Amino acid sequence: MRIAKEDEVKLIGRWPSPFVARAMIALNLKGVEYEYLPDDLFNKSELLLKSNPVYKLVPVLIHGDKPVCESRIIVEYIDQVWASSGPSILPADPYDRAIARFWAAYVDDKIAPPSRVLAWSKDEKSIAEAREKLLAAVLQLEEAFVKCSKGKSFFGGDTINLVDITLGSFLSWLKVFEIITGINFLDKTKTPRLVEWAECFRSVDAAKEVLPEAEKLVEFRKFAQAAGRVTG
Ligand SMILES: N[C@@H](CCC(=O)N[C@@H](CS)C(=O)NCC(=O)O)C(=O)O
Repeated sequence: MRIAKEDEVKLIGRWPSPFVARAMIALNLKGVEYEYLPDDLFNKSELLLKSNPVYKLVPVLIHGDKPVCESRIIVEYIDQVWASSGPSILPADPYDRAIARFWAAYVDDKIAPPSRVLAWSKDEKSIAEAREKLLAAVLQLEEAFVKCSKGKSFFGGDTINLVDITLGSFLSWLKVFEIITGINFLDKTKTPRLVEWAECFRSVDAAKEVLPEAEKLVEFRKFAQAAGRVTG
C-alpha cells in the first residue's frame, strides 16, 4: 500500500550518533517505515539546515513536511503519533512519566557531555575529569535502575521506555571508552544491575539492528581525529 505524502517519515541522521540511534530505536519499536537520509556534518544538506535552522543538528524526523528536532522530543513524538502500535515508550501514569523524563534528562546532562570529551578531546586533564564524571553518573544510574525497574529487566519494567532508549543509545560508545581507556564504565562489581540491563537492551530487536559495533566506532573515531573531522 502506498503511504500518503503527509504520512511519509524521513530521518536525517549519521550512523555514529547515539542521538540518531534513539529515533531509530523508537521507530523500530513502533514498526514505523521510514526513509533514512544520512547527512554529512561537515557539509550539511540544505534539508538539514532548513529543517533544524536553530541547532543544525541531527537527528531530525520529518513527518510529512513537518520537521521535529531534538532526540528525546522525537522519541516522545513517535510514541504519541503511533500510540496504538507497539509498546508505549512513555509510562501512562503521570508520576512514572515525570520520573522517566527526569532520568532521561539526567542522561543528557551527565552522560552526554563527558562522553563527548572522551570521544574527541586530546587534553589529558579534560579526559581525566570526564572519566570521573562518567563513572559518577553511571553509579547514580545504577541506583535509579534499581528503583525504576522494580526487579524487572528494563527501566520501563518489562518493556523499554524513554530512559532505556536515552541511555541505551550510548552503549556502543561506552564500549569504545572501555577500549580506549581500559576502564569498565559498566562494571560487574560496581554496577551489576546495569551490566545485566545492557545485555537485555542490546538483545531487544529494535535496538540490536541500530547500535553500531564498538570496533567500527573505534575505527571511525581514529579516522575522524586524523582527518580533523571532529564533531559533537
Ligand atoms: N541535543 C541533541 C544533540 C544532537 C547532536 O549533538 N547531534 C550531533 C551528532 S551526534 C550533530 O548533529 N553534530 C553536528 C554539529 O555539531 O555540527 C539531540 O538530543 O538531538
